[in-house]
Amino acid sequence: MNNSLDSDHVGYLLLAGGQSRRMGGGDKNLMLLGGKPLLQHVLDRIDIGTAPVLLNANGDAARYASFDMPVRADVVDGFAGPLAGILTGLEWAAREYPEISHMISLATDAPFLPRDLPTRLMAGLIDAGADIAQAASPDNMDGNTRRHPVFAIWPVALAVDLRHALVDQDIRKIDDFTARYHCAVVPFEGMPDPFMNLNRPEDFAIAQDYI
Ligand SMILES: Nc1nc2c(ncn2[C@@H]2O[C@H](COP(=O)(O)OP(=O)(O)OP(=O)(O)O)[C@@H](O)[C@H]2O)c(=O)[nH]1
Repeated sequence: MNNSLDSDHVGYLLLAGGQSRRMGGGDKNLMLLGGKPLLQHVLDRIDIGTAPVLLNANGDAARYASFDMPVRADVVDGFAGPLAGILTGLEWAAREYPEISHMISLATDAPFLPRDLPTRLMAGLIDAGADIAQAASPDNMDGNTRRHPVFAIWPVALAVDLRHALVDQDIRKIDDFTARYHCAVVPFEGMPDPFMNLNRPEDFAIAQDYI
């Protein structure tokens, strides 16, 4: 539980470690939407400023050289899912930036992110006295709120528990891990859904209409 948090103690984790299977493989975050890589759309939406930032991606880091930021592959083998990326980011922050208490995770296939995502995640965390805060938005189909657990703020200190959950307990789903903690949900709205992520080639055509 936290009583205060300011942006000087927050870093960013860009999750690009997946296999993009529905896209047919490769790096979907380097695919162009409106002439710009998806990853750049995310960077243009979120004001990272001078905060520490890590790009979590597997394979040859050189393909991200033009983004000029540190790149780290998953610290556990076998494409264990987004939690492996989260662990990579938390352990990196603990080692490289001891002053950082929290990391904000962002998937890199969502080009319409709310610009106030970081400030509202921080506020949601503090207001609720929670361990973790996750973004949510209304489901297009039924209007119910849907959480987006890869867009979240995480305490760096959770790294120890997360490594245990991933390595010793075979936990793979984010929800199975976060259910153990007080997790606040921060609602966002927008058209298109600000968390619309591009998974299939046809999603690019849909997203094109909104840029
Ligand atoms: N580090 C890491 N990140 C992952 C892994 N699998 C998925 N992710 C990330 O988690 C977020 C959500 O991923 P998904 O949409 O489930 O997977 P994806 O690789 O993007 O796409 P699909 O393979 O088509 O499911 C994205 O930011 C992915 O990069 C993994 O094994 N390791």
